[in-house]
Amino acid sequence: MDKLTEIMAHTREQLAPRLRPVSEAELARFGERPRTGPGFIESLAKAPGLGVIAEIKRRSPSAGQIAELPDAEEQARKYLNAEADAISVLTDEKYFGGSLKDLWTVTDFIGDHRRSTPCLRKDFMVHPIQVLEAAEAGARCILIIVRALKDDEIARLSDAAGLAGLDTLYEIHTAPELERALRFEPEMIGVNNRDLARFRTDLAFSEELIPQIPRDILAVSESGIFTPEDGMRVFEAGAKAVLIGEALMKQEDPGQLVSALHELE
Ligand SMILES: O=C(O)c1ccccc1NCC(=O)[C@H](O)[C@H](O)COP(=O)(O)O
Repeated sequence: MDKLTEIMAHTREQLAPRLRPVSEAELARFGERPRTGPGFIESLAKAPGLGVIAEIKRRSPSAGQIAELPDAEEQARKYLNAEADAISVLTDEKYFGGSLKDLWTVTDFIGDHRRSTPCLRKDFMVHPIQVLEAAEAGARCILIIVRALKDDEIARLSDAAGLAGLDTLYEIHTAPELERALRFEPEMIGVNNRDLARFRTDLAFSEELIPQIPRDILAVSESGIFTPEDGMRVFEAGAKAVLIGEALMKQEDPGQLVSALHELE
């Protein structure tokens, strides 16, 4: 079994005890709520140069331990100081050391500091209950990993996100996945440079696929970005934003890399 299949099976198992039907009304309660600050896509679209989604990532299956982080607030503070355009919070516990509590901590911290940086609930979404949890915790976006889901599951998650007023990051890694994603009329597509089944990471995936994404869809390049030069490669391919975990987690001051990416032209 490859790693992504293993993670998806674990996610479904973990989810089983809290699975229940989620009504449209429950989701719409969040969609109808007035919100302060820009939405997730909006924040990336208005960023100078390359927008930055800064990820809170303690560990990963490919990198192992990345950072000791007793409290997600500490990293959220660094990312707000760095002027990141959005924050991604990994909420999977077993493989990434995150939790839904981290997401609550980060969104509360942002609100307490009168900031409006939007957050992504980064998890292996399979059921609308996870979308509801994301909205309750104050996220503005969810992730849909196209290769991990059947079409009807994607449609159900995407409808739930729409009702809850959340943006969706459709993640792809190959041309056939891009073709599938386009059927759901996405406003944002992320090309993951990491093959989640085998862990090979190569920015060439963004260079090949981002030019094939229609220009009216915001293109994000995800994974394996460590330097402004890496940013330049994907910017030249047409990316409007990058999603960075490991490189920013390992820096005392993530602001230097964020500024360099904002300055690209
Ligand atoms: O990062 C992994 O090892 C991984 C393994 C299996 C499924 C997902 C995985 N990562 C999720 C991500 O997409 C990355 O955390 C994100 O793009 C940031 O990547 P990086 O900047 O390389 O930390």
